[in-house]
Amino acid sequence: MVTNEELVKKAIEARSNAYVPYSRFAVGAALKTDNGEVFSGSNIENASYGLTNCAERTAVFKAVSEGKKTLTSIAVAADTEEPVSPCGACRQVLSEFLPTDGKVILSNINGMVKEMTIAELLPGAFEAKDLNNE
Ligand SMILES: O=c1ccn([C@H]2C[C@H](O)[C@@H](CO)O2)c(=O)[nH]1
Ligand SMILES: [Zn+2]
Repeated sequence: MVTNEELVKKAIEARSNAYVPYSRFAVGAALKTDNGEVFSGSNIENASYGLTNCAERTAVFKAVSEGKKTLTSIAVAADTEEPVSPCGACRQVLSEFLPTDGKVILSNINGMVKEMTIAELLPGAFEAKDLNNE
């Protein structure tokens, strides 16, 4: 079983692979799937700034593209004074693959940790059931 502490450690480690020549702000993420596997990711920037992929979405897309569609928790880490908080785009993507009580562990490289659920981070998320073709 991977603990929250281990997930935070892996998120911090993942920062070393961040591609951040523009912001110099390295972010790492590490998630756990329902079968206990761990996937990590870092942010990947682009000269066309808006094409940047956040660390959280990198980790999610790695897991889902390997067939692991149900996630249980994700840790995110950066060099911030307070635990780093996922952007709105990542919250929506996380809500697709985490159950409503799925854990998001906000953290920083100094070891501060704040655990929240995805429902707390994104109340009223847009869902598949909101589509009128279901
Ligand atoms: O939770 C966050 C917040 C920001 N970023 C990235 C996007 C960009 O590369 C840099 C600055 O916004 O940090 C993430 O990866 N995750
Ligand atoms: Zn994001």
